[in-house]
Amino acid sequence: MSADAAPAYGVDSEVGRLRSVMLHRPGGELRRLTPRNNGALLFDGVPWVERAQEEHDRFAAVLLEHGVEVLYLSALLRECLEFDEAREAVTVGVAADPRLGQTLGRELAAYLSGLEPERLAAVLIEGLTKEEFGPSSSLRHRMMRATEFVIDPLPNTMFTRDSSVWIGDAVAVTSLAMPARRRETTLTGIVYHHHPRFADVPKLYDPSLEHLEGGDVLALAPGVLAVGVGERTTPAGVERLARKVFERGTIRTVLAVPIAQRRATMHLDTVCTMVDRDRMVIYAPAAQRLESYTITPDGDRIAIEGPRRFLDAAADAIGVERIEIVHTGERDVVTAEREQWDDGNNTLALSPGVAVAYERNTVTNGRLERAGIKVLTIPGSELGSGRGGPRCMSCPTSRETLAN
Ligand SMILES: NC(=[NH2+])NCCC[C@H](N)C(=O)O
Repeated sequence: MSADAAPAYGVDSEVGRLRSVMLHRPGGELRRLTPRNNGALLFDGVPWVERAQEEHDRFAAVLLEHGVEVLYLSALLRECLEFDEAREAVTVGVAADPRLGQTLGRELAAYLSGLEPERLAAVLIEGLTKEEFGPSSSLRHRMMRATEFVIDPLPNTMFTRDSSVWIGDAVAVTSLAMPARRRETTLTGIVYHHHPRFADVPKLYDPSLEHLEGGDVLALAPGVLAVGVGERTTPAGVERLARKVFERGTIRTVLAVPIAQRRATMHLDTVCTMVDRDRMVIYAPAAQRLESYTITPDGDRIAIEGPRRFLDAAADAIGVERIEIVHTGERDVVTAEREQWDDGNNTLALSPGVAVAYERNTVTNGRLERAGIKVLTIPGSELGSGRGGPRCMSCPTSRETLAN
């Protein structure tokens, strides 16, 4: 397919020229973080919200300066909430939370149906406390503290990478593993199912299926996916996804890559990302250690080979002699570990050889530059406390195809 004939939406690589991306500018949901709840809400600190927003605006500005269309999840959501069907779906979904009980659930549904789309979208992301909600005749409400949440906030919404992922011409609304994030897919689900912009896009997956998060899914090359298996994506999730993409015919090889079930390596994209057609930035110890299983279609079944060294299996699947790697310091293990933690490997490519990275990871960025990669740096001192970099904070909806 030539670049001109490429579909308006769709993603067949990590590096084809980025045309359109979905972001979420962090807002009031970050103001809900306190030293008591930040751990459960998957933040390593309590970010300064205004500064986080400035950093995020800088990220968006770099994308816009490079001709990328920036879509905001909250704006798309608000547009969907103009439609009764979408409003009904979110209201019923939120109010059905068994922790609320019948009475509060019913009252909450009535409260939400009275909100304007803009306020409703905000409440769905920022959450709602007992005192914001107002009076209720339920026991549940009576026994809550004033600052307790009737609707939990979703501070990880800014990591749009995880709650949906485009594979070829289709989009997968994923199945998030951590309780603090699960409701995010009701928002991306609404957007992809109700927004006129995405009406004709085939849907690949849904949140009721086995756990699978977008941060684990790397489009190594047209036809080839690598999927991390660890804290967030299960072997069953990879298997389900593999069958679906084989059925659609967009993917011929899926590499399942076990990663340590640790916070530092929660997704495959915290360990490695593509910065060029056959070049990857990778945490040095992982380059040695990572292995993968190669999954290919076999009639209506799947064939599984391996495990073998991930980088070798990836080169074979892509059809190159080897994958060039830029790593985060081979000898300086302390710096490597620090920069991996600060998302030095979590870059977002805008085109082959051009990538957005956090400025703080000076050693890794220097290595990338020496390797000829153009590094566009953004600040991330506050954003980083959520443990996610430029790749985590973006969901490409359209890239120029590399398949020609
Ligand atoms: N694709 C990624 N690496 N996303 C990072 C998500 C970070 C988020 N705080 C979480 O723990 O889920």
